[in-house]
Amino acid sequence: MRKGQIRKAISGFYYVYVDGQTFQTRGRGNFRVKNMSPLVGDYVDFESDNKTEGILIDIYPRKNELIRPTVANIDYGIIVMSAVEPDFSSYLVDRFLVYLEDKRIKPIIYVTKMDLLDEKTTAEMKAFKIYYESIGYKMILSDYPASETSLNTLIQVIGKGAAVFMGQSGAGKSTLLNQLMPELELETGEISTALGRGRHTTRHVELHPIGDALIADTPGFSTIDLVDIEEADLPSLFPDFVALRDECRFSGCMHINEPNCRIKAAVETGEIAKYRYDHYLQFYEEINTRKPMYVKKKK
Ligand SMILES: Nc1nc2c(ncn2[C@@H]2O[C@H](COP(=O)(O)OP(=O)(O)OP(=O)(O)O)[C@@H](O)[C@H]2O)c(=O)[nH]1
Ligand SMILES: [Zn+2]
Repeated sequence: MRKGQIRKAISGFYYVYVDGQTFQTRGRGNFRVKNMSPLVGDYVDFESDNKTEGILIDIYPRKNELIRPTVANIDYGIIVMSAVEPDFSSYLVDRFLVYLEDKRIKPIIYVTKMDLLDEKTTAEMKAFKIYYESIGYKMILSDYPASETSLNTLIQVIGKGAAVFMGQSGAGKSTLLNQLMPELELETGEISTALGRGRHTTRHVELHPIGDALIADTPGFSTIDLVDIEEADLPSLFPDFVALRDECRFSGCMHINEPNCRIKAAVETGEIAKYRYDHYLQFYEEINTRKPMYVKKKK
């Protein structure tokens, strides 16, 4: 028996990587019985009596699981956000951050289209970077086309982790992935318009090694749902709130109506960015009003 990682899945075959070798494997019948379906990213046990093929025996518990793209055990979520076209939105950034924090995926913010900014808007982006980095998030303001420096910084932050790119349509995800993996030839906005054909929508996700990092070649979610997030967990998904929450009068303070709330005081003084707090209130409202429509998940 050997242990490896599924890095690609195509029509019932799972390609398991171990020590520089890839085995084409199939699931055993008992997978269905046990209600397990293997995902790209899964660590698995498999049996093999040769150097190229094998049979999956078991799947190790997952750290996390994403739906779009369908992949497991992701360490980093690269939030690709354009500075303009579409305009930079701290609301969307915070939405992705909260979503990733809840899934225990470390976010990295990667800003594209900086080349289209003037001095004033460049300064605004730098202010966002200072704030986000002060609360522990790496934020890369990329040049265009992305230089070795920008790309290397990104790969270095990912380290030995596995990463998925995400962000709204037109943010530059495919452009960035193509720069990291030129062999991919993902269609970008420009090319698909020029050729007048539609986009690929049914790509198979694959984890590609780049340096020490593993990168999912299919970008994910242009929009995200916060529906899995428990209301009581929301304050813990804002690291800037977490840093000060012990100074709130009440433990378990939701930082909304409670008296002597350190977070509200910090928003007043500017210690916590007002937009972060406003987004917090919006997410809180959204989670609250949607909850009754869904059966609560047992964790
Ligand atoms: N000027 C400039 N243009 C960029 C930059 N990054 C991407 N673009 C352009 O922005 C457009 C959209 O980029 P894509 O890479 O297709 O964006 P995407 O996020 O993959 O978009 P979807 O496939 O719709 O999700 C393309 O025309 C790119 O050439 C950048 O940093 N600067
Ligand atoms: Zn509070």
